[in-house]
Amino acid sequence: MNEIFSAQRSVLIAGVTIDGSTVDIAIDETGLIASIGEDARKTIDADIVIDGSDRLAMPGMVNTHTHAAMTLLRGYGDDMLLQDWLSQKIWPLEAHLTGDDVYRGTKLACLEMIRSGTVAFNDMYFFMDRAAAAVDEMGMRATFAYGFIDLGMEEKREAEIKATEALTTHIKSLNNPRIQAAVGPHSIYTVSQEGLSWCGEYAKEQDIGIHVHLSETEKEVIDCVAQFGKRPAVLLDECGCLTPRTVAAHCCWLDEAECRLLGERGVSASHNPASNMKLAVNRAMPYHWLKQYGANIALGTDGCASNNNLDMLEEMKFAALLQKFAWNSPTLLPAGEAVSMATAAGARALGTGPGTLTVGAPADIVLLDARAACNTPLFHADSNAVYACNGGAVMTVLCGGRILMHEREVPGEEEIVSEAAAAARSLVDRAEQAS
Ligand SMILES: C[C@H]1O[C@@H](n2cnc3c(O)ncnc32)[C@H](O)[C@@H]1O
Ligand SMILES: [Zn+2]
Repeated sequence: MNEIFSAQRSVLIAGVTIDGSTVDIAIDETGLIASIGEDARKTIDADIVIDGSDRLAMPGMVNTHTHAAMTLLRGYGDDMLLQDWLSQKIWPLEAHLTGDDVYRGTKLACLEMIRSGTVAFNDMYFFMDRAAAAVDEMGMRATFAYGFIDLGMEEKREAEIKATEALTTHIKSLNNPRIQAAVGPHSIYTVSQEGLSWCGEYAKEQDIGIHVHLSETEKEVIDCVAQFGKRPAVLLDECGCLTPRTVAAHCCWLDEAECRLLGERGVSASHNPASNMKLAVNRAMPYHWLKQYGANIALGTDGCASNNNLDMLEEMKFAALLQKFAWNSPTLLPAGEAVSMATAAGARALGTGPGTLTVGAPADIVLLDARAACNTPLFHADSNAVYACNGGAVMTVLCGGRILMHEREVPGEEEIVSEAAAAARSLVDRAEQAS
C-alpha cells in the first residue's frame, strides 16, 4: 500500500488556499491542526508533505443522518410513498440482511462518503458491530445507533432493549475515539411510549446521544395527534428523548412551537432535502423557525435507498434550493450557511470537534480541486462548493490527520465495490427465493 495511507504521521499541507489566502496547514502526530499560516511549514518537520497548490481547503463534512449499509439497496425501490416504500420494499428485504451484508454495505458507504468529502456520519441501522468494524478499517468517524423498533409489542421491546444494550457495550469496549454509540428509537410511529421512555433514560444513564426520525410526513403528525392528543416533538420530549445530544432527522412537519421546543432543548435537527423531495413528504423543514429558536441545524443524506447517494456537496445544494423554493425566499439559507450546516453544525451534533479549520481542532480536512470546471471562475469558494460542485471535485481527505484519500485514490476501492455488488445481488436473491 502507498506509504501515504499507512499510519498516523505529521503532515504538512503546503501552499493551500483558505478563504482566498495561501497558507500552510501543519498537522501533528496526534492528528490535530498545530498551526495555520504563511510560515506553518517552519513549525514542524513533517513526515508527509501534501502539495496544496491548486487546492481549496475546507473542513471535512459530517453527514448527520444515514443508514450507511443501505448502499446495498440503492435503486431497489424508487418513486414510492414513504409508508409503501418501507412496508412493501425496504422492510421485507431488510428481513434477510446479515452482518456480512452490513459490513460490505457500510464499507461501500464509507468509500462513497470519503470520495465526496465526508469524514464523519451518524448512522442508524442493524448489525452495527459490523458497521463499526467497517468504519474502523476505513478511518472515518461515526456514531452508531441500533434502529429500535418495537411496534408496540412488549416482547419485541425486550429484544430491542437487549440489542441496544449489547451495541452500547460493544462500542464502548472498542475504546476508539472515532467511534461512538447512540440510542436509536426509529420514530414515534414505530416505537411505543414505553420504548421511547426507555431510550431517553438509557441515553441519559450511558451519557450518549439519541438518533431519531421526527415529523417526516404529515401522516405522522395527524396520526400522533389522533392517538396521543399531542404533536410528535412534544411526545418525544415527554419521553425524555429531546436532549442536547439528540439528532432529529427530517423535522419537515414541525410547527413553530415544536421548533421553539427543539431550540430550548438544544436539539440538532438534521435536514435531509434530497430524501424529502424524492419521497414527496410535501413540506420542507422550517429552517427559519429552527434558526430563530436556536436549534443546531445540520445536514444529512438519509440512506441510499431514498437519496440515492451520500454526496454532501450535492446535499448542500438541495438544502439551499429547497429552502428558498419552499419558503419563497431567495435569501434563505445562503451558501455560507449551507457549508456551516455540513461542517460545524454536524460536528457539534456528533461532538467531533469544532468542524472548522482552526489550530487545536482535529485535522478533518478536505482539499477541493481549484482548477476543476466547477471552481472556474473562483469568485466565492462557498458559492462554488454549494451551487456548482459535487463530490467529484474532492481530491484529498484527511480524518484526524490520517490521509483517507489522496489525488482521488482510496486504498482497496475495487475490492470494496465488487464485494458490495456481490452482497447486494445475494441479498436480493435470498429475499426472492423466500417469497
Ligand atoms: C433503521 C430503519 O429506518 C429505515 N429508514 C430508512 N430511511 C427511512 C426514512 O426516510 N424514514 C423512516 N425510516 C427509514 C431503514 O430502512 C431501517 O429499517
Ligand atoms: Zn432515515
